[in-house]
Amino acid sequence: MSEALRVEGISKRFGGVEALADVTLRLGKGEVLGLIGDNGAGKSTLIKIISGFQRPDSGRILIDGAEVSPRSVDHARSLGVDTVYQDLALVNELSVYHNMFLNRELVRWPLLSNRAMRRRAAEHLADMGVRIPSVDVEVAKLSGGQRQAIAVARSVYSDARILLLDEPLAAMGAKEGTMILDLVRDLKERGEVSIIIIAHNYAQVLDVCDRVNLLQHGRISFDKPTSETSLQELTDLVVADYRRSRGL
Ligand SMILES: Nc1ncnc2c1ncn2[C@@H]1O[C@H](COP(=O)(O)OP(=O)(O)OP(=O)(O)O)[C@@H](O)[C@H]1O
Repeated sequence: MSEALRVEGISKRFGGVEALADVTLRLGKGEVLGLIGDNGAGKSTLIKIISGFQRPDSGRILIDGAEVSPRSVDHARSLGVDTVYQDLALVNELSVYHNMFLNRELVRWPLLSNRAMRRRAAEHLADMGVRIPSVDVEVAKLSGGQRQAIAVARSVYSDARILLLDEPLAAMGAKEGTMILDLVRDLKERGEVSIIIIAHNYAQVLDVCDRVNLLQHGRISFDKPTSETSLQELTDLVVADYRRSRGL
């Protein structure tokens, strides 16, 4: 499988804390990669570096085989990398369709009227199977799962080729979580986007991801196709590490 993204030998320190130590990770085209690990393992730091929010101390990032140095979130976005964080960066007081174009309309759609934005937003959400009452509704009135789905849909709409989802399923009910997982499955089937998902629910990771990487203390310690591992193996690895690091 050709590579959409490769990070090579990425290291990052925060004072005395070694958040990432020589991390190498690859993401195939159209692949969904689950990134798991204990609290503080370095998952968010890695995502922030790929998304241009933080700079690594050393290492390289390659997109489609070409080296890039994301300087900012906007720069990373222009390289086709978009990130959906837990806090989503949606504006609750605005309608769904306004949010769909937020921070993006000036770049891609300089001449779109409100009516055209509404229509395109509605078409795109329907096309992606995102079910909401109407694109005119304020985002504040939607459920957490619906908001998450809109944030993902917005990223895909903005031409993202690499999508980074930082704990998209955290604090979500079963129904809402299913909606996001369905959306990811749908994207996978289309094969247009490559996705990294940070998740704490290993059953969901095994369900939706092609491959899983485990980050432990700033290092990738495990990399397997999900078809070759199991809930038991992943749980055992994390529990063993927890015990080791606490001298149990
Ligand atoms: N801006 C920062 N300043 C100082 N230390 C930081 C900063 N960001 C992260 N760290 C530290 O780097 C390490 C990795 O943090 P990171 O947030 O990447 O972990 P994580 O795996 O995402 O954890 P969680 O699952 O709890 O979100 C932690 O020890 C954290 O305290």
